[in-house]
Order: sequence, then C-alpha cells, then structure tokens
Amino acid sequence: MSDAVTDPETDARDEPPVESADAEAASETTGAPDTPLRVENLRKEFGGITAVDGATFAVERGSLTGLIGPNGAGKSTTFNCITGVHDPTAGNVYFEGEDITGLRPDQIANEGLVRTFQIARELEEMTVLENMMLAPRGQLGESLYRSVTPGLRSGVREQEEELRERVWETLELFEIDHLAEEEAGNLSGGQRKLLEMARVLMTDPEMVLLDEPLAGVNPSLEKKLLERVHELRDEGYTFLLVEHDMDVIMNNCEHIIVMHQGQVLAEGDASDIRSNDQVIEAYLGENV
Ligand SMILES: Nc1ncnc2c1ncn2[C@@H]1O[C@H](COP(=O)(O)OP(=O)(O)OP(=O)(O)O)[C@@H](O)[C@H]1O
Repeated sequence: MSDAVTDPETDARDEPPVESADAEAASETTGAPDTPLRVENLRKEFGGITAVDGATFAVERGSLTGLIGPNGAGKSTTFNCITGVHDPTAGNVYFEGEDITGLRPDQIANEGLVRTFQIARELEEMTVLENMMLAPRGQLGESLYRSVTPGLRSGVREQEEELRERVWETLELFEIDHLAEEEAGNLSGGQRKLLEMARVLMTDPEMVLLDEPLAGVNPSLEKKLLERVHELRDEGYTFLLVEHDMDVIMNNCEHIIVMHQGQVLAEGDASDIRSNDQVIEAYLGENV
C-alpha cells in the first residue's frame, strides 16, 4: 500500500507511470499482453437482479480502452466493482497482479487505480487552486504532520513548493490556470470535468478510470479533454473509459469492450466492433 510516508527524495510524482519491470519482462518472455487491470468472472447481484453476470476482460498497459454497451448492460456496476464502490458477489479484480477485490475505494485509489470523482459539495466553495492542492493522496497531510512534529525531517516547505509547481503545471496542461482563484462551484460543467481530470493526475495514478467524462461538456472543451487524454496515454498512462457517446469511443479507443446483459459480448478495435453482428443486434435501433 502506498499509505507509507512519501520520501520527497524518492518521490516519483513528476514522472509518468513507468511500466512495471516484472510485468514488462514477463510479457516479453511469454509474449502475453501486459495488462495492469484484469477482471475475471465478475458477478454482481442486487437482490434478484444480476447486473454483472460473469464478465471477464483485461486492459492493456498504455492503452485507451473503451467500455460500451446498451442501457443496463452492466457498465457502471462493473466500474463500481473495479473501484470498490460495490463488493462483487463473485469473481475477482486484479490490479498489477494483486487481487484488489473487495478493497475500499480509498485503498484501491492508493494502489494507483483512480477514477474521476465529481467535486464534492464541501470543495465547491474552495478555489480551483485549493482543490488541486488537496488532491494528492496522503502526501500533503503527511508533510503537514511532519511540519508540526519536532524531530522529524525538514524540507516541508520545499515539498509544498514542489507541489505548488506541479499544481500550476497541471492547471496549464488542462488550460484552466486562468481559473485558479475561481471557486470550483462557479465552474461550468465542462470546466468541472477538466478540474476533475486534473485532480486525478495530482494523485499520481497508474491507471485512470473515466466514467462518462464528456457528459455535459461542450464540443470545444470535449476536444481539449480528449487531446489531454491522448497525450497522457502517449506518455504511458492507461485509461479505461465508459462513455455513452459511441462516436467518442469509436474515434478514440484502440480497444473496445462491449458489454451486454452483464457479460462481455465482443472485444476488438472500432472496425471489429462496427462489423460484429452480435453487437449490431444488441444495439438494434441504436447508431453503431
Ligand atoms: N443499486 C442497484 N440496485 C438494483 N439494481 C441495480 C443497481 N444498480 C444497477 N442495477 C441494475 O443492474 C443492471 C445494470 O445496470 P448498470 O447501471 O450497471 O448498467 P449500465 O450499462 O451502466 O447502464 P446505463 O448505460 O443505462 O448507465 C440494470 O438492470 C440496473 O437496473
């Protein structure tokens, strides 16, 4: 767990995620794909309703993978099982080879598997800058703890200066630096989405789960957000994206997983999915 105190000397927060040497070596020798996230036979029942019915899939490192499916296919429930919001009824979720099934959301986030979250009500009255400063997992709190604890290591000021620099870099990356002093509650829907993504990056994720990141976002901000996602993917980040807008998935994701009735119906690239008869049938009436 990365709950441990972070040493500023060895803190790699400024670096994009690097491929795990073991996983890389293993995939090189076996030729198997390097998959930080694996979902195996996942099942989730709510009373008499089976929302996820034995879903199995994996997400390849450094990919932008899309998860789609008609209404009620089980996408959100799968997402919630992966991120610890729901306890699966059966099956397993592995992240970086470790079984994370049933861990709490904060424990999973601490492992580096992070989803975007809506800005909480109590953070709406804080500025964009304050929201960003509060985002990193545990690290700031620990540095403040050390600052009031005699005898512990100094360097707190430097650490906070580094954090502040990183916040500004990230705000610039998402082109919301001009909004730094604005209260988060005053942002437009699209600007909020950019802030949510920016906050996720501050937590130093290994992999990012995006649940409908473009809902309510105007086309120019949508373009900006997708460009950032592509840049980050090119740097080595791994993304799993659930999005209702089929075109967004088809045009941006190199690998697409289609769910239907709680199961994985098909996987492949956009042309595989477009030409898959079962997918067309599942979406009958919808524009694939
Ligand atoms: N908390 C819950 N209690 C009872 N049933 C639920 C619950 N959450 C989801 N379901 C049911 O599980 C099934 C799958 O729902 P889920 O929201 O995971 O699908 P989805 O693919 O995300 O759908 P949508 O695209 O409409 O958001 C649906 O039949 C839904 O009604």
